[in-house]
Amino acid sequence: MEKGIKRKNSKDSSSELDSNKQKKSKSDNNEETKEELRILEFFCGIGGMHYAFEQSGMKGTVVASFDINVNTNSCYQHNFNIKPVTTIIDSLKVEKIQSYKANCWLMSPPCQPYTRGGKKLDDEDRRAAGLLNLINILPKLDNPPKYIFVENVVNFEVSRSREKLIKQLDEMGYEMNEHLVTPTQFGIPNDRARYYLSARLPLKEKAVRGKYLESERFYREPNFINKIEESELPPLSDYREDLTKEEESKYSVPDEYILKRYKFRFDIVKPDENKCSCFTKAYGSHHVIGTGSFLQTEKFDKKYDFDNPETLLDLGLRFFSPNEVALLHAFPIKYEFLNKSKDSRAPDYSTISKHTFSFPETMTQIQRYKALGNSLNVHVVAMLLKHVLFNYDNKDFQ
Ligand SMILES: C[S@@+](CC[C@H](N)C(=O)[O-])C[C@H]1O[C@@H](n2cnc3c(N)ncnc32)[C@H](O)[C@@H]1O
Repeated sequence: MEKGIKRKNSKDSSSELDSNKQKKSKSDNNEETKEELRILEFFCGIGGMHYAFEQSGMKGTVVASFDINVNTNSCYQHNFNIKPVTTIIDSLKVEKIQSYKANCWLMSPPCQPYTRGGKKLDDEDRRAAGLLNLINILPKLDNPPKYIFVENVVNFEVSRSREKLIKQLDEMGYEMNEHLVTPTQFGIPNDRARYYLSARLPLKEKAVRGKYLESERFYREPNFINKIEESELPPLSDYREDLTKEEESKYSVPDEYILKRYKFRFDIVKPDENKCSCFTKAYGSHHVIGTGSFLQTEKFDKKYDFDNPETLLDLGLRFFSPNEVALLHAFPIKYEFLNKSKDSRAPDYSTISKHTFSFPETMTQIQRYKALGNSLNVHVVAMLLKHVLFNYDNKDFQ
């Protein structure tokens, strides 16, 4: 029998988790569900959208996933036993997409064309070509997907690419919702503000084209979440992997990274704090500024000074391990990675996912951090899928 850690419910996410467990078995057996979802997952990476769909409690199948990266594709295959189609999405053709008979598209296109601090070439960046190709394909399909979900970085909401996407969807009669939210609003002690679009084809008589473009539509706080104060979030120690001192040293931040960054501040968090910053794809490398928080493991009372970086050297600074980042991103990691001895409020997502998550041994540490930095918060997406895209509580869509 699989052993689990005992976990207290954290206010928001765990109660959702419990209701999801019930919904999961309900939806697995729910013969009343009117339509079987057939999903295409574009830019699938390590499968954040796939896990989110599983955690949303809806019934359906990911019929194909697409990504160009062989490392993340091997991780995806390792966990789901499905090999993503290794292809450039820019060159996918209508016929190919049509052959899957899908009614739902989930996607997180590359964020580099829109990232703050980047060149912001937007639709002129070659990395936007995949998304633009999918936008062009949409109106050419005999049966366009009934549901579309898009995740991207903050700033996408002011991009020309978004404008093109919204215009196309509006012309085709999609009903849309956009949100800018972060996992801390969902009870998870990690900041990762992101843009989300939920679009679905309404019943024909409900479609009012052009209405969305003219209306005030932006980024309302989702009405299904309760306001949570930062102090109510579980401490980071609840997300800590059960590591020996020796194992922990694998993640130590090298002294030269700290000293090199003379006078620059990076984010240091203690285990009893309730928030860490967004992990990017450069986390774990020598790029230490703005790529994610470091965990302090010693000398908690010591006063340190960024102007004297030597004072930082004995704080036992380490990177969050890949498994810890995965858990903060709500991936359903296996029990054996977690600290079983404590009463953690970190939800056990493996109980509501059909598939668990682990890295294949062949993936290097840097590749793991990169894949996680590119991925998404599974719980946030699951909740938006459930409450907004599929409007699970609305009987029309059950
Ligand atoms: C923002 S990440 C999405 C990650 C994913 N949601 C996850 O959970 O891991 C973008 C992904 O798109 C892939 N990608 C970027 N451009 C692509 C293209 N033109 N064709 C296919 N895949 C592409 C990258 O390899 C990367 O895995």
